Amino acid sequence: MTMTGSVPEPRFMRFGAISDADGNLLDNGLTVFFSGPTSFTGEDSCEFHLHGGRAVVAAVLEAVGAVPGFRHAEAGEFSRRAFLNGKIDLTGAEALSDLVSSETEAQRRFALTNAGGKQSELYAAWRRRIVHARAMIEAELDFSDQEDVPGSVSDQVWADMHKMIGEMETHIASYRRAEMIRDGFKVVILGAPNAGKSSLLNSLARREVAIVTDEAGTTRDLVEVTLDLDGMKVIVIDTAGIREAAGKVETIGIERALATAETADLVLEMHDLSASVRAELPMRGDAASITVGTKSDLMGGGTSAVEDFRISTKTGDGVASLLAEISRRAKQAIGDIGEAMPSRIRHIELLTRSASALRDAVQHQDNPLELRAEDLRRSSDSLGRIAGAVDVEDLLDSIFSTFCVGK
Ligand SMILES: Nc1nc2c(ncn2[C@@H]2O[C@H](COP(=O)(O)OP(=O)(O)OP(=O)(O)O)[C@@H](O)[C@H]2O)c(=O)[nH]1
Ligand SMILES: [K+]
Ligand SMILES: [Mg+2]
Repeated sequence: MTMTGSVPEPRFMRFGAISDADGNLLDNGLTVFFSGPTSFTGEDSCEFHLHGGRAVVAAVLEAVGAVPGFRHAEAGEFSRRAFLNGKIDLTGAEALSDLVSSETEAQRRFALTNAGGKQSELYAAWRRRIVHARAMIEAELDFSDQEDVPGSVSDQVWADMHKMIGEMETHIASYRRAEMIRDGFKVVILGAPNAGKSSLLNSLARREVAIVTDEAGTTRDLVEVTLDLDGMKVIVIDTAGIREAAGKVETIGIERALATAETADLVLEMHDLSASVRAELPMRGDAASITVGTKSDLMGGGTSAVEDFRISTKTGDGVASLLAEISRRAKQAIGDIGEAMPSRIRHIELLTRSASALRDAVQHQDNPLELRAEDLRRSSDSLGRIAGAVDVEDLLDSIFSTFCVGK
């Protein structure tokens, strides 16, 4: 600590000169020292709080770089060390990475739920139940030559494992909701040419993202906008107007429109209220949809009870209530953010493997108990791998390399 004269008292910020090895003053700043094992990584660590100028940071980095053994941290190295030193488990590390990259309120809350240990607590509780079940089954094995083993004990064990499979399936299915929080609730605007689709997209985005003209067939490609709607990431996609007779490029656009609508969380079916006939749309798939009557300003006082919503992007009429409905639907689809949900494909793979081994154990009633106990062991091992409690050495590089440097 020649740079600051001496090592400051742990966990107390100290103001003072920060110099290079030759005693040249680099900056006046704050230094804080964390001694292991009560630091984030579990090791001794030190932070400099400097004036943010690039030259200041560069000079201090150069001075630190001259210290033997010093090197830059790799991506995710602090989290990796924290994991290896038993300070956090893998799901906790992943959640921290998510927290750092969170952009919406929902993403922040979801990351914080998992960082707080909800996910690993759930898996630990499941593992305890399986371990208990195995212990009971193995006890039965040990005493199987005796007469007085209560059969009802093993019945209870298998009933509980059966129940757990259901809990796991529900949890695995909640990954869809985690994806929605991370990647966004997908809303697709669909309708006949000139229905006013691009006008709505621009109105929601509050800027001219898509070209609007009175020419039918203006939009050909998918035009995507990301909104932060009440703290949720919502992706709105404008599409080519659906019609039969169309040119080569437009036909491809229409094909894309219908395909993306199939994967939508919500489809907005747009109908021009000023048109003489209501165009029917060839909807495929079973995505949830609501119908929106457009150009209500051209309708006079007349009412059309057919559509769920009526809007005018010209006067702004009805746009806020449509937005409120989208928000309501997104919120409903995402559900309770405070609930533990899997956040990675890695979790899904291991959970699926665990549930499948558990199913083997429960369903193969004719198998010898030894085999069924072995299935239980496989099941709890897969769960253990999620938190990193069971050998994961080969996984670490791929997990931590996706983290940012400095985390
Ligand atoms: N009066 C009025 N005109 C509108 C409204 N919304 C859109 N228009 C007009 O309707 C025409 C078509 O609007 P667009 O937003 O380009 O329609 P679109 O559905 O994207 O059309 P395509 O991309 O060709 O399929 C334009 O001339 C718009 O100015 C509205 O609320 N009121
Ligand atoms: K148009
Ligand atoms: Mg358009």
